[in-house]
Amino acid sequence: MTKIAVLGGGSWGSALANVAAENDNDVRLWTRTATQADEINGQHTNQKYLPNAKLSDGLMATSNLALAVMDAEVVLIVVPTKVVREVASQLADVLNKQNHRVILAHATKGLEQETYKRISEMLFEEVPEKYRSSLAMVSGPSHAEDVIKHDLTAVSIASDDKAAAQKLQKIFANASFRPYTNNDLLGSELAAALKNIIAIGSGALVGLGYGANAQAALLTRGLSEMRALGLAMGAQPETFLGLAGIGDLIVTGMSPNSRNYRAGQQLGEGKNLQEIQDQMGMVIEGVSTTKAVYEFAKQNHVEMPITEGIYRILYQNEPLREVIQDLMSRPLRSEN
Ligand SMILES: NC(=O)c1ccc[n+]([C@@H]2O[C@H](COP(=O)([O-])OP(=O)(O)OC[C@H]3O[C@@H](n4cnc5c(N)ncnc54)[C@H](O)[C@@H]3O)[C@@H](O)[C@H]2O)c1
Ligand SMILES: O=P(O)(O)OC[C@H](O)CO
Repeated sequence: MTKIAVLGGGSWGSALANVAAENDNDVRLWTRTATQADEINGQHTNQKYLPNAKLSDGLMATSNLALAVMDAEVVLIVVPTKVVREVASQLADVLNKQNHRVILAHATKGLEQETYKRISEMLFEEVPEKYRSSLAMVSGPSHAEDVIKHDLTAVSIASDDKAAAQKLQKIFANASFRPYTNNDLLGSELAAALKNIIAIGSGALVGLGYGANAQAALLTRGLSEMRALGLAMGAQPETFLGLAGIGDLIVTGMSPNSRNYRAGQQLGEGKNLQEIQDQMGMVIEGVSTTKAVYEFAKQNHVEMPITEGIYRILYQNEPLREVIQDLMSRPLRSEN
């Protein structure tokens, strides 16, 4: 049994905390509000983020960060990218006061705006080394809505520290949830962020009425684009063929449980982006990641035509069919 604090009571933080609690770990879930913690402790539900799901009786929630983190061996951050720095900085204050060192993991899929930093780079900067023994990421094809129903799921746990990755593997492994370890944190973080851009495109194709040929073409060429950027930044090529790469691209680009796919589908059906974001009620990471990756690719002269197309749709209000036509009429080329 491991003592673990999960920071973030949204859909994924709650689902992961629930897996760990069902595995008889000592889990504290840090929520933003006391009302949410009371609901989880009293009713064993989190209706806003996981409607109709029954959470483990053993899962304890608190809105008190110091209490959540107290004596934890592992801290897992599962908040949207845009608040990672803020939450990590609050965590650093608490670890400092408690003079406490933890394995620091996250399950957040995005890149910081303006700096284009990965999540672990932000954690590295915000949480001094004396308070963290290692950094890890839980990634892979895993929608909270399926995990909470005990649908079969395999995830990846990436870390340079094999022992830390194996510790996380043990915390979460059970008959319906199977974690694999890997040692490519950089590649896993990039793949996790990039697949959301392609998933928006895949949903948009479905919303426009295109079929499986179109989706397969987009996902395959999207993977090629993800891999090219990843390799340029030092990722391992195999990561893009693993759970954090193609695995997550398949689920996010095909499943109606994906927020990114659903946002794309609604764009394809003619809805406006602001309206989609307002109504989703949960983070659609691919929207801001598209902007970060588009800018980063431009600055570094990396060709990313699909990302550029999604950027034109999201940020320049260009008609979807025009963008598709441009992609289909690019100069003919070899696949390799
Ligand atoms: N939902 C999934 O199935 C899933 C699966 C894998 C990875 N992820 C990733 O996990 C991350 C979180 O996604 P989610 O779906 O759980 O998001 P969500 O929108 O469901 O929940 C976000 C949570 O963060 C909390 N939060 C927001 N601002 C905060 C702040 N300043 N301080 C403390 N808490 C704050 C909210 O209260 C909420 O509980 C994202 O990067 C997402 O890509 C999600
Ligand atoms: O619902 P999405 O689109 O944020 O995707 C969630 C996960 O990343 C799927 O693995």
